[in-house]
Amino acid sequence: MTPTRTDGADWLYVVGLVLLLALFAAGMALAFKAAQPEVPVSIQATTADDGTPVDPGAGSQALHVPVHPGGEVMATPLSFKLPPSGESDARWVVWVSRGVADTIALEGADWRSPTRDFFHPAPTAGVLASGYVFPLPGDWSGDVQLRLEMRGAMPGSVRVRVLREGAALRLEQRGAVIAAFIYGSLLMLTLLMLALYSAARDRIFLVFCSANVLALLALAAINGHLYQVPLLRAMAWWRGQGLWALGLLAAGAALQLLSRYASTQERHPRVARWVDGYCLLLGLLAAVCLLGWEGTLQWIVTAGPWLVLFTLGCGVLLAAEAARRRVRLAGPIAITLLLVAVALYGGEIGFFAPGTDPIWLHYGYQMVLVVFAATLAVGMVDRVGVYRNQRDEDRQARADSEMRMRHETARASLSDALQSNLQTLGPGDVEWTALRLLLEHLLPHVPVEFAAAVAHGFQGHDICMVMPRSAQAEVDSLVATRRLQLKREAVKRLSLQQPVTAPDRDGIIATEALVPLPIHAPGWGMLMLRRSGEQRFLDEELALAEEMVRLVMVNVEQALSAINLRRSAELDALTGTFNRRTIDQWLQRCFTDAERNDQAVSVLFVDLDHFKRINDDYGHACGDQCLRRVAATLHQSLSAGDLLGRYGGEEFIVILPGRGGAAARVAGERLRQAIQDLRIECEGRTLEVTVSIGLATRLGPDEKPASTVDRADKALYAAKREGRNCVRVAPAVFEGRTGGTA
Ligand SMILES: Nc1nc2c(ncn2[C@@H]2O[C@H](COP(=O)(O)OP(=O)(O)OP(=O)(O)O)[C@@H](O)[C@H]2O)c(=O)[nH]1
Repeated sequence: MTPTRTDGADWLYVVGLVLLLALFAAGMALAFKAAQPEVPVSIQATTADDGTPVDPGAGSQALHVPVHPGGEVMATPLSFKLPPSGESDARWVVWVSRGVADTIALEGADWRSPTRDFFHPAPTAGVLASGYVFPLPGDWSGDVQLRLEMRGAMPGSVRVRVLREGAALRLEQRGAVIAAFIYGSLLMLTLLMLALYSAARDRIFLVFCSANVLALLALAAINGHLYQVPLLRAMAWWRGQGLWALGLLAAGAALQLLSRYASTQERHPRVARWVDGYCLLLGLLAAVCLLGWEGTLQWIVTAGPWLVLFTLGCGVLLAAEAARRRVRLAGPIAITLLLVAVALYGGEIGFFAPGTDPIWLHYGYQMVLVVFAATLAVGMVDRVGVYRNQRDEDRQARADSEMRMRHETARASLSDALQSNLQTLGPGDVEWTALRLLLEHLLPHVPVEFAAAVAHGFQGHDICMVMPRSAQAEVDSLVATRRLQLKREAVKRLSLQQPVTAPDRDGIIATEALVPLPIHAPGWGMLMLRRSGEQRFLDEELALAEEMVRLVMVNVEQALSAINLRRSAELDALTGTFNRRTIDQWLQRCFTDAERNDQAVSVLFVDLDHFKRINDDYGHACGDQCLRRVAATLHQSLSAGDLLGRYGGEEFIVILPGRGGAAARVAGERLRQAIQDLRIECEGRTLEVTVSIGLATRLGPDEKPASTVDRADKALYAAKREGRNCVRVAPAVFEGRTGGTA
């Protein structure tokens, strides 16, 4: 994962880092100020026994004694002058900085100090000691000649001071404070990284932990403190090689960490592979050191410093490259790493003044290393912000996709509901049902206080559908007062949402969304959604509402055109009554129902009298007009549930379900009378027409519709024959076409 800059919090990190550094600087200043050693006695450097020139170094206050590995004891003469006794009661001590030596001791003419071993510190060495303290006999004064005998484990240098016992103690205390600060800081950072790992599960935090632990062990070993810790003191077995092994492992882990921090894998895969290989090499070298072979030490003490320097250089380059890409805090990390190198090797190349405090020289680079680790840790903490952002984005994306899925399901379910419900409905019911389904399917996904689908002239209907029903009165008054505004918005065909205020209350009381219903002008319609408070409708919610509205409109159109199609197939084009095919179907259905319910059913044949004459006298257009008006009049004269169809030409058929006998005859008479009363205006003239009606009632379960129709037809024939403009009822059995009538 590539850490990216999170805007807006830069200053926070800078302030945090400055505070950290200020705290660090203040602590150091206090530590150094509190323990200014007393003015030490001058040391006259002489030449070492093996002829190696001794660095007079410390300007007569400290002595730089090189330590060479090789197994032989190296003796360095020291001479200094103690003031006459009595000036102070405190004893004089020789303080030698804690260089890595197998043995170290002081020897005078008739005096020898106890021998100290770096890897096996004496119980009296003190906690977190930073030097070997050799108390001198109390009665010594004047010129003192001593030999510092050391058997080196590693190359390097020790610094020698002669000072009062109290001053040496303070020097030790200061060293202990600084060492505790270094170990404490590294430990704390390790715990912090463990916590971050358990929170973010990014392995980079584990790498930081390992690098920190290895650095902690390596520094504790370099300072000699590791060999005071139970169990860990077993490391003394490896002596100098163990120390190098820890150092190389820590350097490798730190480089690996920097490589990951700088996202080298993503940016420069080849460099990342090279770093991995180099870190592996450092690990192998560490393993070789731990094998404890003779000669390894000689090799590693020569190559080791260069390897560490090279590793530091690589780290600086990686951090600098990351800084170029503006990875957070990569710049300060590169600088602190550079400072580590300067502090580590500065003493060797004479970078620091000879009189520099030995404690600072010893612990300086370690403190800078802690600052480096802390800076890196702050940079790492920033990664948590990146994770959080990413997690939030993931969560948001998941929520969005879940919402999209829910909306898609709602849309599909509305589509299914519309398709299955609207198909069976007649005109009038379609629009109403569609709007009800719209609200029922929308509201579970768009929480509102109330919703209203207001439609005017929607396929000829005015509808105001409100959910919940309890809000009907409120919506009615709202629509009444805002009719014009709603209509204006509906015409724009654009959804909008707006805050709702009330004259008697402060602030916004609700939020209202208006989604126009695309109804053909002059009709208009609006879906009105209102939720209390200031919570706005989400774009997704409005999109769902728009999509559902569109779906409803499309389905209503389809349902209505399907109805029209169905009707045109069912109805007679001229009169709008059922055509013959449909009326035959109805006839069959009515007979089945009559059979099931044991009810009567009657069939009436209605035929216009002398219609040919109308055609001939007034023309076919008037004839058609007559047929239309007669059909309409018959329709009006029928009761609910009665069926009217055009059987052909000027002949209509009427089915009266549930009626027979006298009731049917009355109905037939009513029809006849209605037509007789009818006046038809056609081309400025008024026409009068009459009809003859033949009536037959189903005789029983055995009679088929065709038989009843046949009997009705014969009854009609009888009516015609008997003078027209009358109703004739068919008897049970006709004797031919000229059979009797009732
Ligand atoms: N204008 C018009 N005339 C039609 C239509 N269908 C049939 N007709 C006419 O209706 C007339 C039926 O004539 P007829 O069968 O002789 O019956 P009628 O003249 O009504 O005499 P009666 O039934 O015996 O009283 C014919 O002239 C047809 O052309 C139609 O759809 N429109």
